[in-house]
Amino acid sequence: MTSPLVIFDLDGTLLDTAPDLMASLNHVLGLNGLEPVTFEDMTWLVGQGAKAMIERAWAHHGHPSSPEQLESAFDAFLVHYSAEMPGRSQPYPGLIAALDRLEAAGMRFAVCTNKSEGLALRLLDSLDLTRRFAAITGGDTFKVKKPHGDHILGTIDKAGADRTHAVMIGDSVNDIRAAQNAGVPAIAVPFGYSDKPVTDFDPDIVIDHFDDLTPGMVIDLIAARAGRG
Ligand SMILES: O=C(O)COP(=O)(O)O
Ligand SMILES: [Mg+2]
Repeated sequence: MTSPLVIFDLDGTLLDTAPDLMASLNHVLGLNGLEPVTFEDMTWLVGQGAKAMIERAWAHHGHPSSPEQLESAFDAFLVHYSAEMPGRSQPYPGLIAALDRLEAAGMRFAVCTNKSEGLALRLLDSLDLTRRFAAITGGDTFKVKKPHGDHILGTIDKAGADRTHAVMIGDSVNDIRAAQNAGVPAIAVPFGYSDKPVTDFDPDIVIDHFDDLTPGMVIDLIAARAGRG
């Protein structure tokens, strides 16, 4: 049997990274004399990578940044964020046990994040998690990123997996839309960073905790999709 590939989003799905992202973002905003953002703001600031996050935070304060300002803020962000890694970022409860459970059932894993590939690798390395994934792709790995379906399809190809034997797990509209665009079943988690309830995005299933992620669920989602196709 083809081994299923379970693809995870990173920020807000695998790892609770918002406190560290927020600390580095607020550091950069402070350097530029701007007010800090709140934790609630992170639900709509995170999703399209660090540069977009900085740009959105700036616009939120009514000071649209020039390209030069944005570049230097991005550089300062990268220095601060990388220096602190892994900081307080930790896997969500039950994640490691879920990986062990699915792996024992012959499943493999990948990461598909809009974070830059370099930052994603460094963060996963710092938590000794890189070795668990057959492929790790970021917002700058391909010409397109989530919600484009090709980000997911490219990740599946890079992992050497089968496009009809994959599922995507994510916390935001980008993840669910990317899965739908790629024709891959979507599992949503409500504990990440979304300013709308994940059920609004019409995922195939919602899991409240990684304890609920079972080999049977993955197999059933893949089988149901094949039946429909
Ligand atoms: O860092 C971001 O803005 C988004 O990252 P994610 O795709 O892993 O949620
Ligand atoms: Mg996310």
